[in-house]
Amino acid sequence: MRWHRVRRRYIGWLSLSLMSFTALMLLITYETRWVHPEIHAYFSQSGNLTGQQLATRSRRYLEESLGILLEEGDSEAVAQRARFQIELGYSLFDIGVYRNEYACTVPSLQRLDGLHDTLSRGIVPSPALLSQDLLAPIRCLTEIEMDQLDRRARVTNQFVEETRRHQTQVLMGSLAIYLLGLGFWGMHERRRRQADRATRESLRWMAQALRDPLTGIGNRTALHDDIDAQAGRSLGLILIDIDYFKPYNDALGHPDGDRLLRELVALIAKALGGEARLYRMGGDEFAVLLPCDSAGTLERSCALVVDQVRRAALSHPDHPAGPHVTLSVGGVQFIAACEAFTEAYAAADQALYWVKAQGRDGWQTGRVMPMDRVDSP
Ligand SMILES: Nc1nc2c(ncn2[C@@H]2O[C@H](COP(=O)(O)OP(=O)(O)OP(=O)(O)O)[C@@H](O)[C@H]2O)c(=O)[nH]1
Repeated sequence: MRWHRVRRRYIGWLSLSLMSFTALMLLITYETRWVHPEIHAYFSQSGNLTGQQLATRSRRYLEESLGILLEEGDSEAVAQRARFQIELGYSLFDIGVYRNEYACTVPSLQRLDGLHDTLSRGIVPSPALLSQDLLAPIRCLTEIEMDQLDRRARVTNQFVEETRRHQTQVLMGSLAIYLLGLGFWGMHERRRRQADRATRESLRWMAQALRDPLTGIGNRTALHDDIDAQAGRSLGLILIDIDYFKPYNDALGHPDGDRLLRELVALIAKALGGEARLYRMGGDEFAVLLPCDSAGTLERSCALVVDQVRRAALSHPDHPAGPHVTLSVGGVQFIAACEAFTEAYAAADQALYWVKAQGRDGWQTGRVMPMDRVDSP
């Protein structure tokens, strides 16, 4: 459980995946860096005479001496030259490895010792004796050569086998690390997609929570959020209420009432342009928030809303004062901040109800305290 927490906190799927790929890179680097020196070390006997090469050279000296003795006759000089060749062959033959591992070595060396003594005295032995004293060591050296070659072949085969096994292990190891890395990456991608989906879902819910489903514009919560987001800016708040909407509903029915609500939203948005934001406060009351740096801007905006609806001449079958839909509008300019908004809202509301009281179909701006202007219909 604790490990689970530590893993989730410090080791994400992405970092596990990166660690796997890094391990893979290190393994590959290690292999390319070290395998070749290892191979080199394995066969690095070049430069030294191997067991087989010593035997070959020794045999050649002995064969040379045999040739001298058999072909160049019986003389002191011939004996000395042959003795010299035998000394050379002897020195390469008389090594510990041969003595210990090949039974024919010691008797062969003894024969060579005897032959060397004879030749030192200037005597060339008979061919029969020579064939015993020299051919036996030559045969022994040939056996040694053959055996050394076999050994070398065995060592080479063993090395090849080991290399193949090692390569298989490295290949399987790399594959496992690679698959592990892919698995971690897949988990990371899955988690990321889940998180993205959850974020999108929350955003959708949040957007829905801030929207009026009938008209598609923001609701009261959205208005508060937008004011928070624009804290410190000079804004205009306009409240709009449909005049005699209840009689409209009663005369035409709620579906037509809904249609009128949507139509009015479109008209107001068109009148105020892209910078204004519309909100439905509930029932037949709307609010508008717009950048506003002067009382003149606010007044122009209020007038635009009222005029746009007047010009649209939407039919109202039960309006006591005329045949068309009209609006009552109240506006206020304020510096956005939570506390200021409560006062601004109250002032705009007061201005709106002043218009209602004056007979509707008009606009009025207010200040946080006194009202300063009336536009009578
Ligand atoms: N069609 C429709 N009507 C609604 C909706 N919400 C509220 N209403 C109606 O809007 C009407 C609001 O009427 P009131 O606020 O009483 O006043 P009014 O008739 O507009 O009169 P004044 O505001 O005084 O001019 C009510 O009849 C509500 O039933 C809605 O979503 N759709």
